[in-house]
Amino acid sequence: MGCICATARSPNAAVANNDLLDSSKSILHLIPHPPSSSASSSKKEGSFTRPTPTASITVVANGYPVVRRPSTSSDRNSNNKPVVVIGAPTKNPTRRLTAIPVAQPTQQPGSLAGIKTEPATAEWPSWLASVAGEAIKGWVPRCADSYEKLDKIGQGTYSSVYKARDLETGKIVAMKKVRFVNMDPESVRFMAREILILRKLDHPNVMKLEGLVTSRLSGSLYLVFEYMEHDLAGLAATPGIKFSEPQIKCYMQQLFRGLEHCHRRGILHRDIKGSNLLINNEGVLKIGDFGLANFYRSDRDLQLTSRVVTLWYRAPELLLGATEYGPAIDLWSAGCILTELFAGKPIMPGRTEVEQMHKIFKLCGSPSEDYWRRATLPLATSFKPSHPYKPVLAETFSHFPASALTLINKLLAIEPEKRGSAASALRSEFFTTEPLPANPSNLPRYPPSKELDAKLRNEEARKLRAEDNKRRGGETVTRGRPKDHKTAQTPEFMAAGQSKVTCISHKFKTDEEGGTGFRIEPPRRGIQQNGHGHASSMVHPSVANTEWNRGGSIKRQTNAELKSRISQTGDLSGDSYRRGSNRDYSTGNAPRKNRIHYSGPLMPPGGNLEDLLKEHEKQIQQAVRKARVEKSATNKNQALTGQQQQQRYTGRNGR
Ligand SMILES: Nc1ncnc2c1ncn2[C@@H]1O[C@H](COP(=O)(O)OP(=O)(O)OP(=O)(O)O)[C@@H](O)[C@H]1O
Repeated sequence: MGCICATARSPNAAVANNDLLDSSKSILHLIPHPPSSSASSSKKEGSFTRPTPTASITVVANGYPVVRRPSTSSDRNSNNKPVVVIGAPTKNPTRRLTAIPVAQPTQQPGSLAGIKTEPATAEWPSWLASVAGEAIKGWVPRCADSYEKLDKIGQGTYSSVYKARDLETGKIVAMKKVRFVNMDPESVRFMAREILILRKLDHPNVMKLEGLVTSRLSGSLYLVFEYMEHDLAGLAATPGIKFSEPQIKCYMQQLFRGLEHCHRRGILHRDIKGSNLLINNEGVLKIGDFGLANFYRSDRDLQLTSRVVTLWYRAPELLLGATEYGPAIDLWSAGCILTELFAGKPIMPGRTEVEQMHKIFKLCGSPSEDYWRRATLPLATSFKPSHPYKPVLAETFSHFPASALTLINKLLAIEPEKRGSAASALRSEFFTTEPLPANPSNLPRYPPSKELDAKLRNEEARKLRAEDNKRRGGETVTRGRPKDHKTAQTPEFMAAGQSKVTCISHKFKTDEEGGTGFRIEPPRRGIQQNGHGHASSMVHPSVANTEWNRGGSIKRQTNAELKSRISQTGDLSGDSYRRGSNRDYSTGNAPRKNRIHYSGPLMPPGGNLEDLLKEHEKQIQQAVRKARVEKSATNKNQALTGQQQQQRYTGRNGR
């Protein structure tokens, strides 16, 4: 955290009391000086006397002198230890002493909460200012405050999210930590886009960026948001929580209001899904995670990447390779969520892009002949089924309220121009007929529930099941979904539930590698195996195996795909892949060769969807068999004693 809390332990040392500080990487010097002093009046660098309650402290961290407000008795962390805050230098003497929250958005660049500030870039670390100047313009980093990290509440592909307390105000916030490896400019640029977009948005149903904190020491950037107790995926996956119709309407209304605002401001979210819809204890829903969002212009041909949106929520035109698209892609995702909220589980949990496309056609019908004729989408010919599919949404969800079904039919229109807009969705009968949407403040209160909680819960259950199986000498493959999930008995759901497939990843050979098709690699050790066959090295070990949470792992693969593709193909003109460098930001590790996998496009030249699906299923089965063989070989290997292993690897045992 740019504001790093350090506890003064001895006269000459400051030791981190907060694990946001990587104390091993920096030498900190604390310089006491009287409250009225300027930096020049401080004592010799390196000498430190425990501050008196009225002394202010200058901290020099890696050469940056940092001043904070006078120390008071409140400068104590939860262990009642005195807290010293380290951050970037400030030029405004007033701020030095008062620790005004400095990363608030300003009405005009250069002004801050009514106080004129100097141009901000000088306050930012150069790695950020040089690449993300536009994104941080008019802001200064929050550096004279401190935050006490309380809990980890979210784990994304590129970030960890923490619940923290602002020690200045006592306010609880969420801090999204993004770590840049070697300050890689490409990844900083992607983060800058997220910040720029967040700053353009201002709506009660869109997460507001409250501040930025940089860490010169660890190279991390923290995005500070209002703390939200729940996300929709976490709530929906909590056993015993069942949403009422007015509650679903209430959430959906807020989602469309937020989307309408984004689209009106020319921003596509491109990753609408349950875990990105945050809900607070007052029942307010806010759209979060703009990491994949981008600007669009309806009046201009802008080439965007089609490889966005978590697979289960990805619109058909994206699967067909569209590079010119608009708000309709977010409406599709919203349609998936609306249906999911009524059905009690995701409606199209595809394992690969091909399978996703097939699920869409089977449920929503395939496009009309006219659409195929007009379509100039790159994969249109490959994906065109040999016979048309009729939509079966009405039959499948016949038990849904009629007004919900009408809206679902519109949002899940296979042809994007038929989906309407967020504004038209808000005008639909769904929101105007009884029962009316609930008032957010009247919604039930729940204990905090996040996607991460659900993941951990499910991981625990999976471990128990695995142990149980082991005791009984059975296999450890995760299968099916928890029995307590209510399910709509569609063929899709049945098929998904029966899936025995473990972790499969498809590595599409690049042209450089001389491949045109795809091969399937067996699961690697340490990679989460879920019942839906997607996995990647980016998957956090706690990825869940419920239907509700599997989308997360798919997203992780999606992001890995993006990273992989940018390193192979470069960007599409004008568009950017998310934090597109080939690095593992979640761990901070440099990439391992062949670690990143992505699916699709999986169509062999001239293939047709049905043949491809058969072939696809065959290959998945083969991969599962191969994985099992490899796993049992690995297990045997692990059973070897150290000496046997030594012999084996040095070849002295003659094998
Ligand atoms: N303001 C917030 N308040 C509380 N929790 C939050 C907040 N923002 C994010 N989270 C939690 O952290 C999780 C991950 O956040 P976010 O989606 O922004 O990160 P990410 O790295 O983009 O994740 P992903 O790779 O899944 O897209 C969310 O699903 C949510 O549970």
